[in-house]
Amino acid sequence: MPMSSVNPANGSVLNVFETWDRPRIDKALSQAERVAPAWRGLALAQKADLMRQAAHVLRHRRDHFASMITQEMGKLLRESRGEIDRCATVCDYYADHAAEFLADEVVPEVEGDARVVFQPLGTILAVMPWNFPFWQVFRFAAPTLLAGNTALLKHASNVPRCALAVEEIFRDAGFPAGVFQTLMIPSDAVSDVIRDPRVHGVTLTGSEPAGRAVAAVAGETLKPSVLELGGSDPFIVLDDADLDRAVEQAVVSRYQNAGQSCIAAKRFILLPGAAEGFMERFKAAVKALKPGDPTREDTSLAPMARMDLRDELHQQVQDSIAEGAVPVLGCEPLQGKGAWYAPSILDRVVPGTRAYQEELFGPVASILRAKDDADAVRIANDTRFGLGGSVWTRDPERGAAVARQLACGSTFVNSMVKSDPRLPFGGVKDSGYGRELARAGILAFVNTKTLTLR
Ligand SMILES: O=CCCCC(=O)O
Repeated sequence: MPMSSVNPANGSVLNVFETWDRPRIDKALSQAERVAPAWRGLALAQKADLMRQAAHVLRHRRDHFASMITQEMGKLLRESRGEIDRCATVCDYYADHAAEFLADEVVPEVEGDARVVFQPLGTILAVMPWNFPFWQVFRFAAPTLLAGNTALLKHASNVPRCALAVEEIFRDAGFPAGVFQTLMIPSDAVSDVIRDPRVHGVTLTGSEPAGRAVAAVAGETLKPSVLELGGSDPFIVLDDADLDRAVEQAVVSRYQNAGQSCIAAKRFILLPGAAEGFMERFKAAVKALKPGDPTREDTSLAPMARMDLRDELHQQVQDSIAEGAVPVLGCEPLQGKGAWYAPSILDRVVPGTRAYQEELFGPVASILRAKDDADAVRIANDTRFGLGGSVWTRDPERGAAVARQLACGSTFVNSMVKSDPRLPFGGVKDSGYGRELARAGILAFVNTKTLTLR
């Protein structure tokens, strides 16, 4: 099955790549195995210099990589530039902090010299999604490589140019050949790669079914895994919230990247004292979004990444309406050749509707009503997902009390959920397990080893 690069803004085919056969995959795995001892043995300071050089390559060729992202998966060019900047930042962050994160931990309570040391596991496979085709890879690669592992990337099939560009960045930065390799393989080849004895761990960001499939093979072969899956994050507006600020952030969180983010606010849970004011402002702001050419500065809503994803979203919306949800805005595909969907709001989303139960991965906001703080928490947690959640209130203590009760991996009071290299990132429940970023991210694929000397 070839991998096609298609511009979702207009449906034009940019490139078609042949996928690898078994001998080519085997060659890549052997190369990773061959280079691993030298990479592991290279001083951390030298590895960090190479990572800083990767940041430099990213910054130097920012516009080139940004326009590649926009062409291949549709996001607004300014968002693509921001994505490249974040990649450079995460490279620098781990270059600056890896030594401190990986330093031996002395355990003074134990007699003699007892310490915990952190050593690489070997070669780690990353199965990555198309929605942040550079960022998701760099936030895995920067810590994983600096921990002394080698890395393999199986990227989403609709972003092959980005996949190859990431490998090129590490090569151009001076990383030894084989330390980071992109595998041009289809999804059905992933299980065999995980099973291969030359692979020692796997991380996946993507859909729940893909996560379950990867976790099953990792479990069967007893290899560590990190899963970052879907989300249906609540955005809870308490009755004392600053509504102007809440709405401004609600629009960014739900509609940036055409709504295709695991940590986008998806369920807006409104308290009675906030509902009317929020809805009035929110409707106006969403109506003002301007779909159009993603390379233009005045466009504010991108196309979705693929036609099939757009059609799947529309089916969820139609089913939700048939089940009783109320369309307030949009809720239909837009005319044109690309994967366009109108900026949409669905109100009165109640249990039993698809919008209540499922993740809507596109520019559709679900509005839910709660009686009070406790009811908002109950509704927020009434989902199988548990990635992030935000709470909006002028009372920080009240906000923190609500946030502490949310069953998810990241909570924010008075700001939208976002990832930050300094903060651990990941979910609970069906949103996955394990953590990326911060110190937790670099410890995800190390052998935490006890060493005692007497
Ligand atoms: O789909 C997951 C998106 C994560 C986006 C981010 O880290 O900002």
